[in-house]
Parts: sequence; structure tokens; C-alpha cells
Amino acid sequence: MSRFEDLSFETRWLGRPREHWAELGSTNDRAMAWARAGAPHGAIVTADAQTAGRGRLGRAWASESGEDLYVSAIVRPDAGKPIGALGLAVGVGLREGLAAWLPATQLKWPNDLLAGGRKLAGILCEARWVGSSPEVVVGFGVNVGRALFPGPLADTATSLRRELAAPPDRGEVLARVLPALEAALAAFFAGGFAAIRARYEPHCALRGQAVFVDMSNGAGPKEQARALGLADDGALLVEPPGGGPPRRVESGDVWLAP
Ligand SMILES: O=C(O)CCCC[C@@H]1SC[C@@H]2NC(=O)N[C@@H]21
Repeated sequence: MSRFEDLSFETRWLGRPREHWAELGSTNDRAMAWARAGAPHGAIVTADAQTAGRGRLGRAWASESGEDLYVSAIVRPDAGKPIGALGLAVGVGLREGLAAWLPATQLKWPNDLLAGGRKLAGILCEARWVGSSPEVVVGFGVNVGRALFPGPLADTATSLRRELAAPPDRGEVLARVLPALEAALAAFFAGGFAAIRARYEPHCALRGQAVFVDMSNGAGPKEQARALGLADDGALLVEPPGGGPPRRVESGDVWLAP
């Protein structure tokens, strides 16, 4: 039994209700089903592999390795709490947890963590409303142990194993990341994104960079701009080509210009 499997039966889960699966379609789907059945705030679903792991904008998340982290946490914010920038807060927590090994990890708006310019981790938050209360599944994948990536990911993705001479195992990573995530979410729910913006900005991969922006959720043309930073509510601020007042990007995707 690996240390990761050990951990699913240990107190290093810090008392959280948890399920660990050898294989699932998507930990987000399982967590949402568990939430509907009444699982409490903080409950965690993990899997060694996913057969239908997914990312934002309908993309697939390669999840077959058995060596990486696939995690979904059930989060039950208080009624009326804004959750629009929750994914950014998750990024802050993940980055701070992973900084134990890779302090230079950067945040690429809205939901990626980059190491050496390559994708190390991704975040997918999904919510449904129960009356006025959101029920949220915070899903994240961290490339921990895999050395090889399929197809185009070979040039764009990385892992702790690829970045470090002595990579940690998945259990160690999870044990660091979960408390960091909880701390970031607590600050976010107390004060909104403005309360953690200073923990995001110094690690923003886009600030000052030329970017292509798609402001229509994957369907529209890409527009060139320069990223300025983040607003207090988490929107990305960009300067249009030729100058002019900053424009807000609230959804969609952003690419660093080559
Ligand atoms: O980069 C992205 O677009 C987000 C990727 C999120 C992947 C994680 S892995 C655990 C959870 N289950 C899923 O199906 N997706 C998320």
C-alpha cells in the first residue's frame, strides 16, 4: 500500500469525511452526488484515476496516471456569500500549499498553476443552488508523480516529479494543500477576493504580459491586449491595443502571446 492509500485511513486527513476511489469517472461528479445526499462542508473525494476527468470549457483532464492528485472538496458557503471569485481563492491556497516544494509557482488567471511556464495544476469549481445557499464542489488536479504526458501536453504540462530531484508523494502533497486551501477559503469568505488579492498578485503569471483574450467563453475571436493585474472582485484587467481605459475580463480564457 502506498503512503497515499495509507493516508485515506489516517488522521492526516484532519478529521474530514472522505472517500478514496481507485477509479472514478470524475471526482467532481461523485462529490456533487455526495453533496446532494447531504455530505458536510469539507468532505473530500479523491481518486487514483479518473476515466472522464474534466477541466474548464469542456476540456478533458488527463487522469489515467495513478500517480497524480485528483481531489474534489465539498464547500458550503453561508447563504448570500458571493462565490464568483472562489476559484481564484482556491488557486491562492493551492499555490501556498505547493510553495513548500515549488515557491516560484505562478497563478495564471483564471484557474491554472504554472511551474516554469508549464501547467502544474488546474481547478474546476462547480456549483448548484439550494434555495439561496450555494453548494460548491471545488475540484483540483495536481500533476505530482507522472514524468510523461500524452500528445500536446508533452510541451505544455509539468509535474512535481519533473521539476524536483526528490518529489514528494501524493499523500504529502495533499496533507500540505488541504490546510492551505482551508485558510485561503476562510479569508475569502470573510473578506471576498479583495482580502486575498495581495496573496495572488505577486504570483500572477500574466501581469505586464502581452496576452490574447477570448471574452466569450470559448466562442469568440481572440483579442490582443496587455494584462495589467486583477480587480478587487477578481476580474482580469487588460489594456487594449493602442491604449485606452482598462477593460475587464470576467470569464473565458487567456493565452500568453508567443
Ligand atoms: O485546468 C482545468 O481546466 C481544470 C482541471 C480540473 C481537474 C480536476 S481533477 C479533480 C476534479 N475532477 C474533475 O473531473 N476535474 C477536477
